[in-house]
Amino acid sequence: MEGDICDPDRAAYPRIFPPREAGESDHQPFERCVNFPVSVVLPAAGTGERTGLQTPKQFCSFLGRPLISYTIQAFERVSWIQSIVVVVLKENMALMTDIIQRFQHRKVRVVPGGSTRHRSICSGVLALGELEGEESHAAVQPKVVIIHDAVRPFVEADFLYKIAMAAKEQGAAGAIRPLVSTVIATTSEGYLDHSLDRAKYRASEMPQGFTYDVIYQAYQRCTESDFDFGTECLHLALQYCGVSAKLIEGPPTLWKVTYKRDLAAAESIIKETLSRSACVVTGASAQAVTLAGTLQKAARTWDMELNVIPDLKGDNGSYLLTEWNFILVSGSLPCLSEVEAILTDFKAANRAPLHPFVIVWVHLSSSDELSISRTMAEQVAIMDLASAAKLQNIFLYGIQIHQSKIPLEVYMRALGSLCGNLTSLHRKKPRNHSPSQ
Ligand SMILES: Nc1ccn([C@@H]2O[C@H](COP(=O)(O)OP(=O)(O)OP(=O)(O)O)[C@@H](O)[C@H]2O)c(=O)n1
Ligand SMILES: O=C(CO)[C@H](O)[C@H](O)COP(=O)(O)O
Repeated sequence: MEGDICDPDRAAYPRIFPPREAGESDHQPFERCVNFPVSVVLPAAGTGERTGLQTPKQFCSFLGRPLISYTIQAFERVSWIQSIVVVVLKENMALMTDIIQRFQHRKVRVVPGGSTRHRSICSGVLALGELEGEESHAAVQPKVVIIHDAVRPFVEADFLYKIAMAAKEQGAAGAIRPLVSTVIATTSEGYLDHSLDRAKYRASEMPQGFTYDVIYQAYQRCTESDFDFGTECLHLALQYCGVSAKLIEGPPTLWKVTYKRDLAAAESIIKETLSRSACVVTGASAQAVTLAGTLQKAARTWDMELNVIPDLKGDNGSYLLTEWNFILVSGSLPCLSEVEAILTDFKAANRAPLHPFVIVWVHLSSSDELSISRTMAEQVAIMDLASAAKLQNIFLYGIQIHQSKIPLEVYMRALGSLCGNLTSLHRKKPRNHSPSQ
């Protein structure tokens, strides 16, 4: 078995994981790793005719960020993926390069695509073969290539792991979903010819994985007609390399943005996801730890997941890659420096500003006079900090709680409504959109 848990034992992804095993802590993020080189090809050279929009769907923006960037990020977060090739139309090379710079994507390069999806994927696969000579310091020729449509932004690390492992073992692997409608064949006059037994058929989705040799050979051997009219890479592997792909049922979120309404559905999913979790940073204060623990229990009833950590150092820094909402709880001593430190950690994480981050600073203050005058000075300072943070797409809010006057349950209620309100910044009113599949 060449898959493994990443080192350090459980490092990176709090919400992208296989189900927790018995005895595993609620707050222990972990990621399964493969120990062979894996690269990704993202075909993004289509024109998106079916959306009816001028802009190809992969370049349509949600919350100021193009769809392709969300998809890249889903792969970039996976530590065991060594490189990503994005294939775009020649005329969009500059646009794509700009997106990569603007959203600070790493491990990515852009190559020109072709007139059909197969031609574009083939360009990406060939480009991976060239990596070795050109950028040997950065990547070696992959053992496994994962192919994923750029317009399927919701792929998770655990599913990629399954595809990569199955591709390595079998030569090819692909995602499938149950059919939602029966498939029928029509006569040329538009009458029913026959229908297929739905129980026997599946929809082929993405991602798909191949050993490099299989996908390379499949494209070397296939015909011009395959390049022009084919829609299925797994079929090429079977027909030209004799490799029968392992099929793995994937989650419904693998659906492909195809029509205009899918863009709206994708946007809703992104906003909904952002709203549902937050990371509570407690610092060293015992009061803060107690408050965070109580808050965490209460959050379950608000359908929100709260991870509680002491700081964002070391392994905890990985939360900066996965969370959008941070609640910084501090004790009764003035601690503006903690807020400054968290802002510095954000900068150091160099994370692409996908959406505004929300940081809520909760300060437990005592009600003596000295504390009150300090508090006023802090209010001015925090407003200055918040103005500066806003320029980096970070919304910083402060809340002070005079703890001697108010019982803990009241803090909880105040914090609960604050979290609810602030995280809704990511979320517009739910719309009635459903994906096209
Ligand atoms: N010549 C092409 C055609 C498609 N694709 C990519 O293949 C993926 C899936 O294809 P599809 O949904 O059909 O996208 P479009 O071809 O853009 O859409 P349409 O068929 O509506 O024009 C998309 O990421 C698309 O950009 C590609 O890289 N090169
Ligand atoms: O489902 C797929 C793999 O089998 C592909 O994503 C699909 O073929 C590409 O989209 P389209 O056929 O709409 O161009």
